[in-house]
Amino acid sequence: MKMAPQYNIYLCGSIRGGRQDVQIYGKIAEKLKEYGTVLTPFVADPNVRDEEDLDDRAIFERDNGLMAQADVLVAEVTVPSLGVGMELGWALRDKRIPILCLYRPQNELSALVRGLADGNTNQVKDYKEEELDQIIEDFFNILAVKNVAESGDK
Ligand SMILES: O=c1[nH]c(=O)n([C@H]2C[C@H](O)[C@@H](COP(=O)(O)O)O2)cc1CO
Repeated sequence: MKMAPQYNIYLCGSIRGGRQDVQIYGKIAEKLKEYGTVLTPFVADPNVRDEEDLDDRAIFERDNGLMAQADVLVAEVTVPSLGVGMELGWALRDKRIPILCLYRPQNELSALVRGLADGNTNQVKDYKEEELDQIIEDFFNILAVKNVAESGDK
């Protein structure tokens, strides 16, 4: 039997932007573990309010290093966060990996985030909490189909 691909997944969520959604980041992280390794588990850790044991340069370098290993990025973007915005830029322009942004509609999402959806493997999904699992499953199914298609071309 063919094994489902296992991905290195870079999960993004607000830290200094506010930790009010940390429980949801936890639910997302749990679901993502079905598809591989979450490179940034601290994002979903309710005990982490700020990584006070690391200075900002160390966090920046560590996260850049993790991004270099990432196959896919999943960002919860409901709580606005400059750091998450940076990470989206790295993934989009430097690393060029598939991106799934998850947003629970409240105010208006930034056009630069909403607009990264390309009708292909970069997606921005408005969701309610009960839809989370299905949206994540659909996203990884699309990636799996693409991987099959790409290996079929070789
Ligand atoms: O302590 C940290 N550790 C860390 O890895 N980050 C990264 C991961 C998160 O996806 C993102 C959150 O950025 P912000 O703190 O601006 O909300 O930045 C951000 C901080 C704090 O800025």
